[in-house]
Amino acid sequence: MAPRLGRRGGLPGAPRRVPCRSDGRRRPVRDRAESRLPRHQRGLPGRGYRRLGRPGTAPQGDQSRTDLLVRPPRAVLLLRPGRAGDPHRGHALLRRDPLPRRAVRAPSAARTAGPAADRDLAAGAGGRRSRPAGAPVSAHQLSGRAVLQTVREDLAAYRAVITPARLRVTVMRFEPSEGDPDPWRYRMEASRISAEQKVRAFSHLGFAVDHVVLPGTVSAAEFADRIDACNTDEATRAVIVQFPPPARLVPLVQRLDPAKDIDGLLGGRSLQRACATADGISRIVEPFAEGATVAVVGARGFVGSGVMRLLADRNIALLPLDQGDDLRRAAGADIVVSTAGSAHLLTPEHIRPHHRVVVDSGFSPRADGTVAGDIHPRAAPLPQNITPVPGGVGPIEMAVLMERIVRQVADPALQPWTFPKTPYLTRRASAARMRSTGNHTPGRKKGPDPASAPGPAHARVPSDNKKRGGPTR
Ligand SMILES: Nc1nc2c(c(=O)[nH]1)NC(CN(C=O)c1ccc(C(=O)N[C@@H](CCC(=O)O)C(=O)O)cc1)CN2
Repeated sequence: MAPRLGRRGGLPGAPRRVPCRSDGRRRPVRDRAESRLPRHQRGLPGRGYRRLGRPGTAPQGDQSRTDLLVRPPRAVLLLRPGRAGDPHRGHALLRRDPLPRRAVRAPSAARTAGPAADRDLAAGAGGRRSRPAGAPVSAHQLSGRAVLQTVREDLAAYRAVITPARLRVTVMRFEPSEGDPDPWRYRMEASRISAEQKVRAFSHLGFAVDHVVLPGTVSAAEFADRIDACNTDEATRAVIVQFPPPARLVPLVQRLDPAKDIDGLLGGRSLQRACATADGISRIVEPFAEGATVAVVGARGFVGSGVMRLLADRNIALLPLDQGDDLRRAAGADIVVSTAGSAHLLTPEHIRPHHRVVVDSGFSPRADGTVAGDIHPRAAPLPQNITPVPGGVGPIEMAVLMERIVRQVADPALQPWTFPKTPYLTRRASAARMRSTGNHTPGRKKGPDPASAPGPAHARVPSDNKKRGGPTR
């Protein structure tokens, strides 16, 4: 018999807490540096890691949880080489937060050093190339793909309860129509790519995914009927309407049942505090945010306003920048988040070596088949840490959606995954380092400062900052 499922409640028999590898095997020791590290840093159970039980044995004090284990940290530690003053030098590339709150592995792309790794990074660790060949790559790349991979592994155990329950998720998107202008076509292409990632993410968890592709000319009545049908279908537990829909259909998105709105599309009516992208961005920022001011470019947009809300919840100082503001103010912040969706908007005039992290949530497909982020390729090497495009925020968004849906249908107690702590320099330390090395970029060879190369004069947030917030055509 298929497990019973409460509409929003937990699933009887669902794994509680964090799912774990069932084979209980130890991780191989990967290198000599690692073998000198304490047990807990080598992925071995040790002090601070409470073993609740072994697969197949009931943990003490709770005979019902037969398959539970607070999984020992799986981190393999490699020590990062680097020049004197490089904030990442000698730091663990891979680490696991020992707290029960889940922390995921640090960037996979950074595990291997050398030209091949640089090539991968320049290509966003695979897939479309977003950076010109030969461009310097020296900011530490924060890989969203590594995070997603870990979250996929961790949540895979829930398939065992989701698949037999025959649950469904709907992802709805729109096709461009004949005569649509190129910018709209590109946005529909981005929406397609993101929809396909969602289909993969939910399928991995055992959901049947209805990927509904509607013509841009679809009538309001048909779109409304589609949403109503999802609302009334008991098996459909989540519905995502890919943004942007054609402008005339935007108000109809509000018909969506708030209980099925896992992406926070309903604004104030949503049960989610913010959309999945904003949630993911705030998780990336958090480990860097102590005492920091965060510039949010596109702060009034759909994603940007969500980022503002989530960071304000954590009492993080914010510098909102939007249409008409002087973007050069971003240079004064400690962290920059760009949600503008405007290709190569932020240049070396805005992105500086003291920036602890730059989060680029732009994803602009271009005619040559590449994808551009909001950060100009000349600015990308400058900060201490940066999320690549592709391979950064996109996969993080999927990792958030996966967590949300599992919490909604199977395990309300599921703990949020956290972004791994990554070393950074404060502004003061960064300035001192630059004085002592004459270097403007961590790990970068002495040479011409990309920041001094001419860039577009005095960029402002463009007035078409409508990404997911104000779909128009
Ligand atoms: N309702 C929603 N609509 C849209 C969302 C959303 O989260 N909810 N996101 C976008 C943003 N977007 C482009 O505009 C976008 C988001 C994510 C990805 C993505 O997953 N990219 C992968 C690329 C994988 C590949 O190359 O095949 C990555 O960055 O690694 C793409 C686009 C649109 N609408």
